Amino acid sequence: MWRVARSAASSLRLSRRWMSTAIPGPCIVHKRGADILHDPWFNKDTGFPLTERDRLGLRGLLPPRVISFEQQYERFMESYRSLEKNTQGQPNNVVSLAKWRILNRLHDRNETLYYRVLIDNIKNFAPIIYTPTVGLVCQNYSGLFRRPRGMYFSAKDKGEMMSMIYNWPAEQVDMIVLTDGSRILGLGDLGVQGIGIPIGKLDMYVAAAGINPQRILPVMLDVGTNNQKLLEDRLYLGLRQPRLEGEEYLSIVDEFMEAVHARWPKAIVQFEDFQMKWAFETLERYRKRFCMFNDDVQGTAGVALAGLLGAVRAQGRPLSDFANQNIVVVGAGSAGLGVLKMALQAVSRMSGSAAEPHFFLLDKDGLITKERKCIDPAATPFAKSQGEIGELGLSEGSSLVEVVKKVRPHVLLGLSGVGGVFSEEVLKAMRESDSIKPAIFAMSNPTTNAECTAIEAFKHAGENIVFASGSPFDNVDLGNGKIGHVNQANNMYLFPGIGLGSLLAGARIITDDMMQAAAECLASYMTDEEIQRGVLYPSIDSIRDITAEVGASVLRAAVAEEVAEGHGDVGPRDLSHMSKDETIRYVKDNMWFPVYSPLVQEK
Ligand SMILES: NC(=O)c1ccc[n+]([C@@H]2O[C@H](COP(=O)([O-])OP(=O)(O)OC[C@H]3O[C@@H](n4cnc5c(N)ncnc54)[C@H](O)[C@@H]3O)[C@@H](O)[C@H]2O)c1
Ligand SMILES: O=C(O)C[C@H](O)C(=O)O
Ligand SMILES: [Mg+2]
Repeated sequence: MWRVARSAASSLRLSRRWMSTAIPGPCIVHKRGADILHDPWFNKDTGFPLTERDRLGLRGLLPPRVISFEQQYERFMESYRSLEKNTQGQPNNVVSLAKWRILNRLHDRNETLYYRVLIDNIKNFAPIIYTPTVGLVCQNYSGLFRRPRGMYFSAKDKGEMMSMIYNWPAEQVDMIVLTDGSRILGLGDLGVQGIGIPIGKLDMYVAAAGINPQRILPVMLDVGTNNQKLLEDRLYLGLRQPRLEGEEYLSIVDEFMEAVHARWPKAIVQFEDFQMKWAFETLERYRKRFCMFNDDVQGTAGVALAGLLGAVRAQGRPLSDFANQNIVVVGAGSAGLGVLKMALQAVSRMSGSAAEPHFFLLDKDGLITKERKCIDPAATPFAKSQGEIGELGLSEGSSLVEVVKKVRPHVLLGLSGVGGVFSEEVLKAMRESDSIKPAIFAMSNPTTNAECTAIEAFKHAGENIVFASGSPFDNVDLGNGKIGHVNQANNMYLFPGIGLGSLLAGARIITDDMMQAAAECLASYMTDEEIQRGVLYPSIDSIRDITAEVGASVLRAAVAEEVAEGHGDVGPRDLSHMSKDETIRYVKDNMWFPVYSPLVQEK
């Protein structure tokens, strides 16, 4: 199960591998004339062939010359490059927002071209449409707002959601990303402005998993905000009231889930950036009734687990040695606890023995022990007893630096949301780690909230570390021609495959085994040679490859667990007869790729 081998699929430039040579099939459109030009799903701008202009009532509404898709693509990239040139030397935030604006304008106008430039340039554009710039966009959302995207359900819509869901123009929706804006990255409660996160996540679904953009739906559940600054901001676009709590809150989420299920019973709902109490509560409440998962709890756990196993291999040790690792986890929230829970499940699957890694869990009040008053039930299994830590000279609330000095961990993993928590002293203490290749994971987002920067990690903890961060950092020049490799430990490596695999399986629900299969797939994707170079995760350039493999693993796990009901014409029996390679092929063949399809009007 926990094999270490790269499958046949290797990373090539994306568009060439996924570009179908077949003539694209027709696309049905229920409108004509200017309405088509104003609809980004169908608009081709100057790319409409003359015959199509005649058929769709577009003649005269466009300049006469037809510009090819490739020319349009080049023209956009040229304007993007000029923007880069013209903004050189300006503050990072200004440049990033300018880049986001130019991409967003294209998104608003012509989705086919937008997704093509996104797929082909994913490494450059992911940091703009996704983490970290998406955080900045959320912070400034009310000021940046020009056009709505997705749907907004507010506390004022109680009782109306079942009919509101029919306001969405698409007949079919496959993938929904839902937030209530209560914990946006490490930026806290951003209320309605958090809608940027579902939009960015779904852009990754299209780019990485090839989910058809006409079948995605970003959703904001606006139940108020406790962010005083936003409540006082006259431009704030959300409900100006404190957040609903308790049963009132849950009744809104219940109503939304019922409405979605009534209209699109097979749609998958990804919960994203909910504050911890609601992240756990909603996951338990819905996971057996709907096809849903929580990305921060479950997707993050899989990515972190793959990284932890990579760190074992980087030391030249067998995976079974995972049980002997000392791992310090900083942050006992939805993400940190999700990681610990999945890591334990993985150990028992791998070895079947009772041995498990030694986890040391800290939150804002320091080391969590059984002495802690008011301990969160989810953290209880990881709280240390005095007997376990007394010998080390640690106790309830010990500081991070004390813990690192005494434990000499193999791995230091941050999911605290607090920038700079891995201080110089903490990082220097990692030099005394028991590992020959200590691993430092600064997974909090966005960049300013990372526990440390890549440069700080290599400078203070030494050149022999393996390093990963949630937001992208450049590789670090260590001098002497050596490079410190920076991995991006971000749940983007898993959630697109979890969604796609569940969709193509026609999964009734998403099980723990499906999540484990996703993590195992990512963990075994890298070769030993890569791991030895400190490369724990694939390059984002190959995100469609890894997503296809993750998707296939998830699908196969769904079949094995008998929760797969099939998708389209492919029933559960067909799925169960597919070999592993056939499943990967099937997943790849079902990935949408942006090309202009002939539009056929139906009244
Ligand atoms: N890289 C990824 O893929 C990924 C995935 C999910 C979450 N995250 C990031 O992880 C962070 C946390 O997310 P969450 O959902 O767990 O948040 P959360 O609010 O549920 O939990 C935060 C935890 O950090 C603790 N904490 C706060 N200050 C601390 C300090 N100074 N020292 C130690 N612990 C401290 C809190 O007590 C709490 O336990 C966010 O920044 C988020 O962006 C990253
Ligand atoms: O959004 C991300 O980049 C990862 C993660 O879901 C987070 O909340 O930080
Ligand atoms: Mg998130």
